Amino acid sequence: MEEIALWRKRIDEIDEEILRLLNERIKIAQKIGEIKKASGLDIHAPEREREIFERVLKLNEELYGGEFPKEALFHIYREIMSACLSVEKPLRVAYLGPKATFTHQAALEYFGFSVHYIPVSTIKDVFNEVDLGRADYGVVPVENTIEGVVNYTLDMFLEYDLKIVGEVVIPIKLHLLSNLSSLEDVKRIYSHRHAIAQCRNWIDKNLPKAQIIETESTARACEIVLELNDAAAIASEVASYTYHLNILAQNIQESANNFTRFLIVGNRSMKRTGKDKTSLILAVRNKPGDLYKTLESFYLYGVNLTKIESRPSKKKAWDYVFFVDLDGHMEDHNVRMALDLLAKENRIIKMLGSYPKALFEES
Ligand SMILES: C=C(O[C@@H]1C=C(C(=O)O)C=C[C@H]1O)C(=O)O
Repeated sequence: MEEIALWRKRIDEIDEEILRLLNERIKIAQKIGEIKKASGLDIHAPEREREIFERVLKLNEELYGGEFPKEALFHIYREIMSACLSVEKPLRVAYLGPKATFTHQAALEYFGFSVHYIPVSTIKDVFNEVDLGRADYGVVPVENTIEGVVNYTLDMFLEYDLKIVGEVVIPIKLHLLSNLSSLEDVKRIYSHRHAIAQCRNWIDKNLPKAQIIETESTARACEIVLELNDAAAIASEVASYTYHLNILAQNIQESANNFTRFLIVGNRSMKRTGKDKTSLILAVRNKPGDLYKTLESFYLYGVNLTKIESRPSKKKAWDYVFFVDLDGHMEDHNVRMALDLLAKENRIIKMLGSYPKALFEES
């Protein structure tokens, strides 16, 4: 027992040291913030944050063999930087709500907790909040590995002149959440029908007698379950701490390949980081070989396309535009050359931006 007391004393000392360093760090961030303000620079610097994440995760591996878990380290640094940024400038971030959805989770992963969040009820409202300057950034889903593309999000880029400033890829993990502490007491399960469908096998195996009730969202299921003492909800991890519910069973979804990609939209351009992506909208005329000619520009300069998606232009019947994602930043030489050629031929409708690739691209 005495040995524990000694080690705990050592942990107390370490915590004092961590606290001292955190306070020193936030003061320096404040100074940097003042310099940025005075020189008219953007206060929020996601490219710098990316550099820090990569450096810290690498050092943790190289110096300490990854003793401290990578995911935990990511979250700790996410919060440290979120807090440091908040003393420089409080950010306002609109996202497709309600609270505790996967879009909320994506927003937290990108901005941390020290941000003013504005949950809104439609994707259009997210774009609107940013467009009107009521939010600095917006977070929207753009594609899921099982359900496909969120067309509505793509269409919003035709309507609004916002830029893509970042992306987040989140594994869709579903959990059984409840006030209860034991599975046997669960008589009813509430959730959105997609979530129920994805967990059907687990339910049949583990709670075959439970009554299943559909709700309009996984967040709503949590609200209902909060008031009950015989029920559980299927929802995200963020929902568990938003609603203070116990996780009775983890990762009960079927597919291990269920990921959703979210976009961070804003009004600014991002610097080159060396691991970037560029998105744009192209016009392809309705005549033989035109798509081929467009793609040839990328081929000529060795630009790798990661996605190409067609959408009705909404200007004329059967007239389409193409949403293209490519590897690289628009300031990279080969990307610049390909884009210049496309611009010369009048094929670019809109540049949506170059931005750092998702930190954990798990698709
Ligand atoms: C301190 C800065 O401001 C913000 C906070 C950061 C941090 O806590 O390290 C990093 C980037 C910025 O979003 C900076 O620009 O360096």
